[in-house]
Amino acid sequence: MNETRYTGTWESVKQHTVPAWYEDCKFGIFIHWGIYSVPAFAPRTWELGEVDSDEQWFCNNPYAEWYYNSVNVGRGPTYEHHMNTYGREFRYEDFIPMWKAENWNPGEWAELFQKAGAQYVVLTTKHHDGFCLYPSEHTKFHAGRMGPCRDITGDLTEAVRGAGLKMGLYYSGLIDWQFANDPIFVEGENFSNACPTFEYADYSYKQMKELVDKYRPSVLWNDIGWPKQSEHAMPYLLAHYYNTVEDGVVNDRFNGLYHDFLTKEYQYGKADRTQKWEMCRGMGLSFGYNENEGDDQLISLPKLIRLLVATVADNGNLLLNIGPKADGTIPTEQVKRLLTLGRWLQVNGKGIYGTRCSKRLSEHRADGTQVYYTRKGRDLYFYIDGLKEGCNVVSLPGLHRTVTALNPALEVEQDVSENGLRLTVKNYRSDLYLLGFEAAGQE
Ligand SMILES: CC(C)[C@@H]1NC[C@@H](O)[C@H](O)[C@@H]1O
Repeated sequence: MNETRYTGTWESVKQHTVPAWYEDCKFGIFIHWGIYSVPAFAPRTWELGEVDSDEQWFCNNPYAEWYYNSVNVGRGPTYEHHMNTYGREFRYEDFIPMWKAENWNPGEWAELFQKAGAQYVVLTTKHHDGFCLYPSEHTKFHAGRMGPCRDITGDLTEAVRGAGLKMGLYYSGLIDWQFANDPIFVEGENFSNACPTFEYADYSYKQMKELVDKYRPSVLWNDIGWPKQSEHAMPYLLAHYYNTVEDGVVNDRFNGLYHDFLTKEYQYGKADRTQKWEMCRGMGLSFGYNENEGDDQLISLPKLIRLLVATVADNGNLLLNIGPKADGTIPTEQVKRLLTLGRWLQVNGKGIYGTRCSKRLSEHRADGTQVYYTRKGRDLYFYIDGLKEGCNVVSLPGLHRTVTALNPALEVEQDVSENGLRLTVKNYRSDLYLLGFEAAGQE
C-alpha cells in the first residue's frame, strides 16, 4: 500500500488512469445473490431503458432483486404473488433463514467462471435491501450471522483469486431499505436521494472503506449514486482506495463526479468508444434469479456472443450477470451459456483479450452480415456475423492481404484484388457463431 501516492483532492485522484488489466480483460461475471434469491420472483416485462422508469416500471419491475420494493408498492404481479404464496404477515426478513446456501461451493463457481473465459468477477456485497454478504462491523444485518452464516464475500474472493481472476465488489451506495424504505414509484428525486441522512452517509462511507480494507477489490462497483452529505469526502475514499489497490477501478455511479469506466445497463446509459466503458445485463431481464425465466426466456447464444464481440469492438467490457439460486447452485440454463461462451473464446479469443479499439467501425452490411474489428499492435482482427449454413462469400474491400481464420476447422478460400479481399467460407455452421480472423499487419 502506498499511503501517499493519492491525496484526498480531486486533482490528485484524477491523475489515476485505467490500468492495462481492465482494458485487456474484456469479459467479467456479475453476481446478484441475496435474500431476494429465495422468492426468486419477478414478472417478465421490459429491458431497463425500454420504458420510462416510472410507476409502470416499478409496479411491474422485472428485476427479481427488487422483490422488497415490488411488494412494498402494494400492487402488481410481485405483490400479488407474495400475498398468494406467503401471505400478508410474511415479511421480507422472514426469507433470511430460508437462504441456506447449503449447496454452495465457491471453488466450483470460480472454476466455472474460468471455463467461461471470464477475467474478473463482481459480487453484490450489499444490494438495495441493505443485507450485507460479508461480516460488516457496522451492522448486524449480514450473512456472517444470518441466512448462509458465512463470509460469502471473503470465501468467493479467495476462490476467484485462487482461479487467477480479479475480484470486484458491488455496493448499493444510495438505496438502502434498512435506512429509508418508502416505496419507490419513480426514478426521480426520491430515488436518487433515497437515503437523505448524515447517519446513512456516515454508514455507507464506513462500509465502503471497510470493503476496501478487508478485501482490496480490483473493482469498486458503486450503484445508484453517493450520498450528497458525504460527497465532499469522496476524494478521500477514492484516494484511500487507489493507495490501497493501485490498479483498482471505479465506475461512473459516484454521482457522475468521477469514473475510470462508464456503465451501460441494458438499454440505459451511453457508450462512448473514446472512453473505457462496460456493458452489464442479466441473461434474461433480471439480475437476481427469477424462476419465471427459463431457457427460452434468456438471451440466445448467438446474441450473447454477438453482444460480447460488438461491445469489445466498441471499446467496452461485457459484465454478464448470473443469478444463483438460494441453495448456491447456478441455474443450468445460465451454466450452459457460460460454458458455450468459454468454448467460443478458447477458439476465437485471440482477437478479443488484450485488444484495443480499431479505427475501423463495426459494419452492418446490406447483405445482412455484420463485421466487427479489433486490433492488437499493428495486427487487425475481425469477426463476421450473419452467415448462412454452408458456403458464404464475404467481400472485404478494406483488406488487401490474405488473413488467417482463428478457427482451424474452417475451410476458407481467399482472393485478393484491387477491390480488396474476397473470403469464401465453405463450411459455416450456426454453432460456430461469429467467425474470427487475423489480418496480420493490416491495422
Ligand atoms: C446494473 C445492476 C448493478 C443493476 N443496477 C441498478 C439496480 O437497481 C439493479 O437492481 C441492478 O443491481
